[in-house]
Amino acid sequence: CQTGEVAADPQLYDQSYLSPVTIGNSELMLDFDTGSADLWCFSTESPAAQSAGHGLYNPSTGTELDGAFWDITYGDQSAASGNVFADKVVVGGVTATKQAVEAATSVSYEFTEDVASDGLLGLAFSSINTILPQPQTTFFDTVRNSLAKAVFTVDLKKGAAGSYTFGYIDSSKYSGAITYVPVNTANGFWQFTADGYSAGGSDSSTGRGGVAIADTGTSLLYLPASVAKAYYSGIQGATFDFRQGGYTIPCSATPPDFNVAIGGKTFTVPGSYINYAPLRAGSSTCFGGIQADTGIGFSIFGDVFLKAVYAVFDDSGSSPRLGFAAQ
Ligand SMILES: O[C@H]1CN[C@@H](c2nc(-c3ccc(C(F)(F)F)cc3)no2)C1
Repeated sequence: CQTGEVAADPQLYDQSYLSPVTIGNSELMLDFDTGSADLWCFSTESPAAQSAGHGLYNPSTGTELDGAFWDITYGDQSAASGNVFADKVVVGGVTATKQAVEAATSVSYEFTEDVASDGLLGLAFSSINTILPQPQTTFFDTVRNSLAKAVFTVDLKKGAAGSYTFGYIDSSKYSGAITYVPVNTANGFWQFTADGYSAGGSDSSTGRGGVAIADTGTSLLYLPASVAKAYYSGIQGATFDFRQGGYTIPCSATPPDFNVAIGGKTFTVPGSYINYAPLRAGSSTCFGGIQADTGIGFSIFGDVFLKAVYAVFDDSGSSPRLGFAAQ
């Protein structure tokens, strides 16, 4: 029965979190993403112009999956593609002996420029794995039956190292009870329903809840436009800046705390988490950590929310469920 823990290291402004993963005989830093289901990495097959500065997977230790290829596009339209090898993957001591490792033969410039990241480790449901002609399992699905308990947990923090655990829940990492809600896997995401939102101490709701996904690979918290609008209406100097593509606030602002009701419990995102980052170094205007989910089709509970809670991704029962507890 395997269990393991690995650090989640924050990048600048907590834009993403990277964790060490051993693939074959390379240790790479991967972005764990509960919103996608491909484990891919820069490789010795990637063009040098695209992979400069990145750790590389050398497929010589693996066995090529003949005729298999992959091609993925993320929410921000960044993309990567390549071929596939079965190889040993170890995360925090948890070992998958024949994990589908997707070696990149092409990546978009956003990945090339993100030099700290050597690729992604998808933790959504394997139904949305992009490998053709035959989709393969995520790392979690590959090791699931060998884990002490078929769960992984997410403990991200603001500006500090957090952790992912596989196979167990660490009661020292949260306070109070864990509130569980059912997950709808139809779209391949850890999708749940939020009950409602409110700002500050007020119980005046900023709006009914709705369908949402828990997504460690998204930096911010994307909510119904009416909720985002109501939230920022309470901040002096807040504005929707079309050029920046979202709400901005003065970096000197102290935004109100933001409350989310899930499963009948209220979870609070400290207002400081919503003063996300200067538009560019030295700017006195900051980008808001809450943005409108217009056009996405559901809300996205990204890192701005997840770093305020302890989250349990539980596939140990008859149907998957998500658990949340205060950190
Ligand atoms: O697709 C959805 C699934 N989860 C979200 C996600 N987005 C990325 C991503 C990571 C790194 C980059 C880049 F380095 F800047 F290129 C871009 C996007 N990873 O997960 C959105």
